Amino acid sequence: MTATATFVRHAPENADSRIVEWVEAIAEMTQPDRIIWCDGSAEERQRMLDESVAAGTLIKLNPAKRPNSYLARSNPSDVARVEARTFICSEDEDDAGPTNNWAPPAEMRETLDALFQGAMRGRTMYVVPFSMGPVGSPLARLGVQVTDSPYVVISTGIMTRMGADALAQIGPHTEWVPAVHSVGAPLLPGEDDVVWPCNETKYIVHYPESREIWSYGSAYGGNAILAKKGFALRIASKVGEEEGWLAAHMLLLKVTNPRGRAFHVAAGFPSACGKTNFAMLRPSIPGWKVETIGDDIAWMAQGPDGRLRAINPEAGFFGVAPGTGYSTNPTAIEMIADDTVFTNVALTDDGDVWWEGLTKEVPAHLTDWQGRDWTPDSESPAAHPNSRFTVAAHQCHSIADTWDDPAGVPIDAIIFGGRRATNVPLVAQARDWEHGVYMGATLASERTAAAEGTLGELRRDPFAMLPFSGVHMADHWQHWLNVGEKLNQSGNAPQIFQVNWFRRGCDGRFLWPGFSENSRVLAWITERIEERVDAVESPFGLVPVEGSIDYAEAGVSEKDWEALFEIDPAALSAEADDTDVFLTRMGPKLPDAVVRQHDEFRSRL
Ligand SMILES: Nc1nc2c(ncn2[C@@H]2O[C@H](COP(=O)(O)OP(=O)(O)OP(=O)(O)O)[C@@H](O)[C@H]2O)c(=O)[nH]1
Ligand SMILES: O=C([O-])CC(=O)C(=O)O
Ligand SMILES: [Mn+2]
Repeated sequence: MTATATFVRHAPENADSRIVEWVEAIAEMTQPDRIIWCDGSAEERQRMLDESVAAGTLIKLNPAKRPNSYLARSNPSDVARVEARTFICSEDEDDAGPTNNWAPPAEMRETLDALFQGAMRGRTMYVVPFSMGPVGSPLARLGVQVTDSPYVVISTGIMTRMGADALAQIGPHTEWVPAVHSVGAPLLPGEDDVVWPCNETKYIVHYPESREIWSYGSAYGGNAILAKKGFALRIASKVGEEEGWLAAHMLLLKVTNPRGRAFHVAAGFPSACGKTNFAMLRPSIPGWKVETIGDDIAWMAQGPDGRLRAINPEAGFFGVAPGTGYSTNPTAIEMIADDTVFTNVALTDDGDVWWEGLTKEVPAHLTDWQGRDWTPDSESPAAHPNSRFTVAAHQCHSIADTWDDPAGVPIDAIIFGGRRATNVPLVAQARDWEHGVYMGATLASERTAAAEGTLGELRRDPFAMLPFSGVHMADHWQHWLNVGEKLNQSGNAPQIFQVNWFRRGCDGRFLWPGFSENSRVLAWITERIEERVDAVESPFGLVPVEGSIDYAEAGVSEKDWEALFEIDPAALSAEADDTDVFLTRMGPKLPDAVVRQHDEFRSRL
């Protein structure tokens, strides 16, 4: 791929000298053939798309079917986040905690130094400045990523406010996060490139104290778009802990009831557990309206008005494709009708995309995500289970007009949820903030395709942050307790709830229809906030009284409804034992409040 002369080859005049020096130092180390500073313009974006098509990294989809849209097929070894290769290299191991991989920073720097030497030979190094949050918002933060992957530049251009405006925000005293990324595949002179360069050796490394990110060997999603999980969650959770705000793996939505009252909700579900779908919910109940603010990450701080205010630091969606169809998420289907980059989905014979769950009828022939012929008789799915679409937030028809309000939106409710076949009820309300923190701390979920590992296995995923906390997990809980205490002092703490759309009957089917019917649960949550409905005690918290959720309208039988809230004391007691083991792993940092809540949970069984 050759750069055209119009690319910015030298640092823009207004670039802060610290950035210029850093870029020069990284170039010295990685030895790229050329350096290009990205300005985030439409022309630049189109040029990079065209070059990626010429290089074979992107396939242009049929413009009559899917205008301005592209398909990327990754290397089959580079399809999801690599948690085993993700490190939090704090100075003190105890600051990374028992749930993170840790290595001494000095040792890790040596390892990475060796890997990054000459890593960009034969390639272009792009300098990608970005703002997380609306440019200039008091809640926004800045970063600069260098990368040798045009796919990562294009993705970052969709997912963040990328380019000249962000760069212009960085003055001599502005904090910014440096992020270095290489696919780890230098080219010899004259050597042909592959479609998806990457390396078997992978490192996704964070230095929380110096707020640096280094990523090597992968070009996929959260491994490589460092503004997202690396910055907006792992580094931000450390910064937030020091400065008193929260970085959360949460969607943000606005829900308006038939009487016109609006509520803002933040909901934390683990990866591939329904955030995008819930954020774009189309209520099945008449008169209710849901609008989208974010689908993956929320930054929340107490505002000047005393309330917890949240922004979506991102500017786009990197959404799971499989399971996304008109019947489940029509808003997403309309959103990705054009101007979308797809990764690892199947290609139809007429140049469009397809994945399991897009349509009921399955095409007779496809090209699968690895470029192989595929028919319904094929043994493997046509689209990779973690295949995704990347699309700008403004393409979403349900986006709220306040989605990029620099002041953020005031949060009324916080929800935790996981994929639980058993034990956890459809919905429960926490008794208070402390109980809500316990709900978040004990969140568990069945493993999905969003990260490498055995599908379906139950794992603890506290606050849906297991793979994303840049701090000791118990410190993260204590930080939530501290923030809640402050909010409580002024009577501004949001109510906390727990949901589970994924409980199954003995026959294995989902007991709750989910998707648009989740609006019934959301409506109940707002009615609890308004104190319009009663609730009854259960070991999990307050659950709906008979008649406050119209499950029959959702097509759920009375028997299934009861099963959705069934308490099996033996199973819950076994789970509580498992929670003991998990909490004990936290060591001396485990907050007393969490222990107290766990004892109370046991005593209610
Ligand atoms: N049964 C059921 N499946 C759901 C529901 N909501 C979402 N899903 C499915 O869960 C999968 C992941 O959903 P997403 O909304 O993309 O998950 P996410 O939490 O945004 O995921 P990340 O982007 O990985 O953080 C998709 O296949 C959805 O179709 C629901 O209410 N019920
Ligand atoms: O980070 C990614 O690759 C995608 C994502 O949102 C997640 O896994 O939670
Ligand atoms: Mn996510």
